[in-house]
Amino acid sequence: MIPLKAIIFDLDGTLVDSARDLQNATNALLAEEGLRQVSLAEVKSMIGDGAAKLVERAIVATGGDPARLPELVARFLKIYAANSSCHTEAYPGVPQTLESLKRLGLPLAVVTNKPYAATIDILESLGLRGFFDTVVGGDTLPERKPHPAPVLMALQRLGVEPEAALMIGDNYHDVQAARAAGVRACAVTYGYSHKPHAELGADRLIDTMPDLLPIIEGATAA
Ligand SMILES: O=C(O)COP(=O)(O)O
Ligand SMILES: [Mg+2]
Repeated sequence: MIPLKAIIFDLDGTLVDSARDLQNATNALLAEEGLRQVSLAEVKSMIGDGAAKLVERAIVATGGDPARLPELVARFLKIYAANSSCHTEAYPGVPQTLESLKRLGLPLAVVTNKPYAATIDILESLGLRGFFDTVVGGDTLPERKPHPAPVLMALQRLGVEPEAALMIGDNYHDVQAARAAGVRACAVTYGYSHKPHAELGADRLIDTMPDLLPIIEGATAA
C-alpha cells in the first residue's frame, strides 16, 4: 500500500454541521414564496448535491414551481451568503484532528459541493481555513461530486497522486468521487447520508473525526 501523502475532506456533514443555517435559508426562501416550511430532518435529506439541488428538492417537496428554479437558486444563494455561519459548527474533535494531521506534515484539502464563497466564509468563521492547502467548491468546476474531477483538481494542486490520498465524507457522492478518482475512501457515521453508512462502499467507517488519526498514522509510515 502506498503511504498516504494527502487527505481530502468533504465539508457539510463531515467537517461541519451546517444543517440549521441551510434550513433557515431554505425556509426564508420558502416563506417569500408563500410555501410551507421544511423541517431539519427534511433539509438533512436534501443536502449533499449542492445548493441548486437543495433548492430544487425543497421547491418540489413544498409544491413550488420548478420552472422558476434559476431565479429561486440565485435568491437562495443571496440569503445563504449572508447567513451561512450563524449556527454552523465544527463536529466534535475536528479542529484537534486537523491540527494533528498538519503536525504529521500532511497536505489537506476540502472538496465540497457547496459553493466556494460560502465554503470559505464558513471555514474562516470557524477558524479552520488555515488548515487547508486547497479548497474546491461545488461551483469551481462544471462537474461536482460524484464526478471525480473536483477530487483530481485538489490532488493536482497538492501535487499528490490519487493512490497516495484518502477522501473522508458522509455521503454516497464522496465515496463515488473518491473511487472514480482512484482515491481511498473513508466515511463518517454521522452527517447527512441518504443511505445507511455501511452501504456507502467506503474502505473504513469512523464514528468521530479523531478516529481518523490511528488509521492515518498507520498509513503514512513509508
Ligand atoms: O452543498 C451541499 O449540498 C453539500 O456539500 P458537501 O459536498 O460539503 O457535503
Ligand atoms: Mg457532505
